[in-house]
Amino acid sequence: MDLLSNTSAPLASVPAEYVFPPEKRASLLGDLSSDDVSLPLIDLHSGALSDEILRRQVATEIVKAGKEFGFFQVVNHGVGEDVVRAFREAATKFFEMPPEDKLTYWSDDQSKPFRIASKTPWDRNKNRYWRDYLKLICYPIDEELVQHWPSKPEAFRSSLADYSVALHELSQNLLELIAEGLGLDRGFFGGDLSRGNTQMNVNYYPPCPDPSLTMGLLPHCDRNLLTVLSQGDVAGLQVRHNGRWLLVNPLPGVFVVNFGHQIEIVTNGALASVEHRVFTNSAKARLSLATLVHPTMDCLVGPAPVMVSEENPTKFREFVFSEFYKTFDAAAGNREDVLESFKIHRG
Ligand SMILES: O=C(O)CCC(=O)C(=O)O
Ligand SMILES: [Fe+2]
Repeated sequence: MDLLSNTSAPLASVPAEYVFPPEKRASLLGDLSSDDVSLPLIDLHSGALSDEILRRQVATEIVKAGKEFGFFQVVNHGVGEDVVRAFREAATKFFEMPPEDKLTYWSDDQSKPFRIASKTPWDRNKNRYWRDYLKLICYPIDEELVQHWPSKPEAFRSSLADYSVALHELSQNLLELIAEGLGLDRGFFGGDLSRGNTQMNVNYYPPCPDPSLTMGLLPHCDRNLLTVLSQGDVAGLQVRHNGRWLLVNPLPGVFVVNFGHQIEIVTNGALASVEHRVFTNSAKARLSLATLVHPTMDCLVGPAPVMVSEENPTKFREFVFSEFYKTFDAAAGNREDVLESFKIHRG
């Protein structure tokens, strides 16, 4: 069982398989500092979004930020602080359990509804990410699903269930606001486009003896529709912006939201999916929770006719989502390689 979190004492040096070639490392040179520019922070006014004027304002802000960055942050989002804290604590405890307690769940089989792993399908090129992760289905919840979740640590199942329900509500609200901001029906993303199993990546990046050699995650876009991330209070996430890397400064109590490939395709490029990556640090373990809203596997995805015009002709072909899902793995998550077979090329 090949997990970074299994070593009881911090490693003194970086094992060779984790050393990335220099051109792939997260050298901070040339990066945008958060003093230059930062991701817009949008106030969702909790329940107050029944006020139509306020609602329209927020929807417009979201789409403006989304068009500029592909990412934005939300506060006053209605998810209780205690709900976030409880699951973050349970997840941290899970990684800290002795190896024998994690062994039952250790698997590289992607079809499992709950597993812990460290390798990914795309690090066969030998450079391994400085990360362990849980990959799990978190919504919709039923008895059978809960049985797949670990019974230890004690609060894991209940805190995950609370977090999943709250995040489901938040992501549906966000999808409605995004649709409205684009001038579409509120329920535009509400059908099969967002009704697949919601997955979660619980990413655990242990302190690294030499962060200049390693990466937590290489640049990628997310394969799903919408991602809502709790990154906690340790920095690590960077977003590509105007050809440079923008640090997403951790802010207490916020969620970072980004568009997956499917939003880009359905909106025919109006809302682009933007590359992001994660760097490592030597001081503190970093835990991030990425909640990934997905289409159903048999959902037919393609640019919505209302998003296509003479000035913006169809950019992508139609496909069944399961095809995209597999292509993403085969292309190792690299944005251009993933999109290649879905783009319409015009001469
Ligand atoms: O750890 C992070 O901040 C980002 C995680 C991420 O990009 C992902 O799980 O797809
Ligand atoms: Fe991601």
